[in-house]
Amino acid sequence: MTINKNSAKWMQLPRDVLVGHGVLEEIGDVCRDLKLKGNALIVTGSTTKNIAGKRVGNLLESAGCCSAETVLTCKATKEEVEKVMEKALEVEATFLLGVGSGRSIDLAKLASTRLELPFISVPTAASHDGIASSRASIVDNGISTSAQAQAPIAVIADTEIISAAPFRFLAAGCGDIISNYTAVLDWEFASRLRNEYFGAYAAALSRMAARVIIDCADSIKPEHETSARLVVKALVSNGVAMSIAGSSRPASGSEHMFSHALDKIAPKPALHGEQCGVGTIMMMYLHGGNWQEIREALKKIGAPVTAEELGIEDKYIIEALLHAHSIRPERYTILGSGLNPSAAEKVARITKVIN
Ligand SMILES: NC(=O)C1=CN([C@@H]2O[C@H](COP(=O)(O)OP(=O)(O)OC[C@H]3O[C@@H](n4cnc5c(N)ncnc54)[C@H](OP(=O)(O)O)[C@@H]3O)[C@@H](O)[C@H]2O)C=CC1
Ligand SMILES: O=C(CO)COP(=O)(O)O
Ligand SMILES: [Zn+2]
Repeated sequence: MTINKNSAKWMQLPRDVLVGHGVLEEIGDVCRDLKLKGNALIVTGSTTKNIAGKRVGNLLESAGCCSAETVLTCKATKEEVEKVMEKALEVEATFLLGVGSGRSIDLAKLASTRLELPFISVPTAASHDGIASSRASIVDNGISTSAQAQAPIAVIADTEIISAAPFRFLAAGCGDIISNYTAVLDWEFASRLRNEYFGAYAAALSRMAARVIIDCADSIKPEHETSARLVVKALVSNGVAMSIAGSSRPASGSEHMFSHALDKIAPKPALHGEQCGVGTIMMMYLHGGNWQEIREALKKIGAPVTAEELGIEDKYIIEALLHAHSIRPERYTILGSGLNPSAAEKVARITKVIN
């Protein structure tokens, strides 16, 4: 019988979280600590395989795992989850690792949940807050879903690797964290208008992470390992907030729906966190809040604040604004039953996302 962990009563958190320079080398110790033995399946991408995937395999084999097999991912879809599950069964995996991007981590997370196997998260970039969360964002039949999953049993975030990644990724991670502000405003809104459960503690934790990133915007710089450490900790904290809430509500609202809509509509979407950052500017305007502060902070960090900087044509921004409310109809936000075309254009122009 499946255990229902999909509620605010059941908070699943990672057990071992390692953040720091060279912590990847400690992966064998983590496995010993967690009594993980047998065959590992490394879920990774074609780029991140060379950045960390192969090294993880070698380290696991020298630490005494029977074997470490690899499966390559290319899309965060239901079909890819099934592909990872098949591979895990074929190699008789006893635990899985997601090594790389948000996509690889989500696929390993959901496949391991369904197979009831432990899972370790090894991010190679601080670009998203799925690093430590108990959620997986998966496209199922063309629909973006936020699936309940297990939290990783361990997170190994090597800041030597993360700070060497293109700075764009770290800036995107900041966008994903700053978006907490509008996500929590939407959550409060849904609580008032729809009597939805609102978790004050998860909301406060989420706001705090966004505040820290905005306050430190001047000091978040490329190749500074201290910047990577700060952002990774905020991303882990966001995962904890989602686990405490029992949903992605503290970290995903109307700005995320705008980003998910862009993923569907734009011919070449930007990074998740970049799109969420731009979405936050516009949704903060709709909430009547200080959207200029959000814009300034993203600009200081070096994250995109316009359609042009996202590399997305204005018309797709408008289209995504018009469709965003229908992405998760069950998730009530400031978008309500949708913007009309003139309101969509107005919000994008006033906030300087398009000109
Ligand atoms: N579960 C959750 O709670 C959350 C999930 N998400 C999801 O995570 C995804 C976004 O993650 P994100 O990582 O931004 O984007 P992607 O998963 O789309 O990965 C973007 C690219 O980054 C590459 N990459 C990763 N690390 C490095 C590096 N060090 N150097 C060079 N390239 C690198 C990846 O390579 P490769 O091809 O090798 O993978 C990939 O091509 C979305 O699917 C989003 O929905 C986001 C937030 C929360
Ligand atoms: O991206 C997330 C939080 O940053 C959560 O994802 P969903 O929008 O899929 O719930
Ligand atoms: Zn996000």
